Amino acid sequence: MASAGPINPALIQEHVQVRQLHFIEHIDSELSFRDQDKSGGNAIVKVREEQIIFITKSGDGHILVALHDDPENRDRPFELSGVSSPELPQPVVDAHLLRDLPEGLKGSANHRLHVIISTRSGVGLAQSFYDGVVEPLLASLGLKPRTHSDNDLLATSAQDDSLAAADGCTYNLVVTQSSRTIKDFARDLWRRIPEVPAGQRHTILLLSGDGGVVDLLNGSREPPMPGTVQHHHHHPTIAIAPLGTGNALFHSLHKPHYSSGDGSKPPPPSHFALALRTLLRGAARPLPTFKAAFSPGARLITYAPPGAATADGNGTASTTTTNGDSNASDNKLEEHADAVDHLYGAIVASYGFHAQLIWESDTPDYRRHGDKRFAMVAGELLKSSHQYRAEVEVVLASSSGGDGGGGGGGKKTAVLLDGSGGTTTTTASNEAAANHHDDGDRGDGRGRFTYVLATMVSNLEKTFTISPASRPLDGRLRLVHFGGADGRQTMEIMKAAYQEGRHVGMAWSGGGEKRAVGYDEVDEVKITVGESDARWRKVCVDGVVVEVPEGGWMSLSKVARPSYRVLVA
Ligand SMILES: Nc1ncnc2c1ncn2[C@@H]1O[C@H](COP(=O)(O)OP(=O)(O)OP(=O)(O)O)[C@@H](O)[C@H]1O
Repeated sequence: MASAGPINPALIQEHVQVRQLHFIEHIDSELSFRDQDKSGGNAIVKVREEQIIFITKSGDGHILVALHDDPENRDRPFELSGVSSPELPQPVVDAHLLRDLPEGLKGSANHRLHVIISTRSGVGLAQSFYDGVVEPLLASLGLKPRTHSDNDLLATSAQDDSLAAADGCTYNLVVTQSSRTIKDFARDLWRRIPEVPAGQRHTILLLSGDGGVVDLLNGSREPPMPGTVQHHHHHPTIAIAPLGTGNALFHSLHKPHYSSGDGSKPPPPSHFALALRTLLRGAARPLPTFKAAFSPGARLITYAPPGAATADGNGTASTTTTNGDSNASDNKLEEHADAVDHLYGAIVASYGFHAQLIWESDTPDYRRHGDKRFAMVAGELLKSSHQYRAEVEVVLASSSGGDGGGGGGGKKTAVLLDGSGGTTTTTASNEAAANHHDDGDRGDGRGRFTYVLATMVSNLEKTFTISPASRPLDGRLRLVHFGGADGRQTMEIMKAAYQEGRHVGMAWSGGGEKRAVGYDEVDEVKITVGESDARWRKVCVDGVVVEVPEGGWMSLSKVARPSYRVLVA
């Protein structure tokens, strides 16, 4: 396969609308240019620094490529444009100059790029983002799309290779056709990895929300043990373009770049611009991952048109169910329930209010409202303020003092939570909660919980900081938990989470008892559900909903060797 050279200004001119302008001034992060084409020279063009994706040398001057995004503008949500100028302020050039392409975008035989457009993510803007931004950007960097055949989602066949050689550098373009597409892609990828030449790398640019990442994780498998042949193969790298609703992983990974600090730095870029900057200049790091295991009888709940196959590789064939107070009747979608014994996640696993919100808001009618759907359903749920009957056992992180702090080693402590926000019974040491539970009947240990949520990230939405102590890629699992909160109190707690995570430690009195929002760093969690009504037996793993049987459980533990790496700024 031919290899792209350094960045070629002629290609940028060909694929991005580039205007020849003259730099005038740089004030408050705004660059002003004079449009030479206009007689009289009065036309002024402005580019804000936060819109800049990259700058490259062109002759004696530079070309600057910028992104204008306005997702509310349905006709033209994204636009890539360029400015060619003989002069640019040096600090701006220094901050954004791209001297060479990252390995993942060079299109070499040893490094394959896949671009996945998740057509149903968020409010459906992934295709527009590809058409208006990704396609011209990659073309301007010398990369052309090629589509795979139906039975070869990776486009790795010999025929594809010869086609690529004739055509120059290419990437594999995958457009989702169903909820299975990304999982199938991941499964093909992991199946192929032992066969491809050692050293071959894969980068996956994912135009989706968290669901696309979860699909990749669950079509993967844990990498083989050190010392085996496969160990020498590289872990695929995910680059995220946040086209979903919550985009928790993206926002958490990029949180340090959202603050412009004391005003001495330019305002932060939009998350779309940031995603492109990360694609061009980011570094690949292991993506911390957890495993959620479920008791026998657990079923993965999905909604699909009548007759659609939804069976997951883990499970049995789909069965339609009318169990529970479900939202299955919406828009002629049927609820499907596939047996599931485990899922991998990188973001969140929950039981109670959060899982309920995810499940009850995931209908086509609500999805249309983007992230407002959560507030709409929350209002209804808060009216009933159901308290979830469960036994929650955790193994505190060896370093944890109960505040999510870290550092140091030590003895593991297993504790039982009672819904007060504190930890109550010390049940074991140096022993996993998951194992400990099997020791006997602890039915009387059940508490009532409003909210039990374990997470590896700080934010579930850009401004919803559920775990303020979490730092990007710190690999720590933290648990937020409380019980006995009525609708008003739950609302207060959620509002405080939107204020940089001020909910942590909030205290109140409920039913004559002292209550607080508990926050602990944990190594393992086991939630045993004591509800009889199926409506209240939904757990959530990174947006995927699983119904556990009465008395069933979900247990969580960290994965020692994550399957994927992720690009971070
Ligand atoms: N054409 C399609 N038909 C059915 N399902 C699809 C299709 N395309 C994508 N999907 C699925 O839709 C889900 C979209 O989830 P995703 O997380 O990307 O968006 P979201 O739920 O809006 O955002 P977030 O999880 O960040 O809040 C993915 O699991 C994906 O597999």
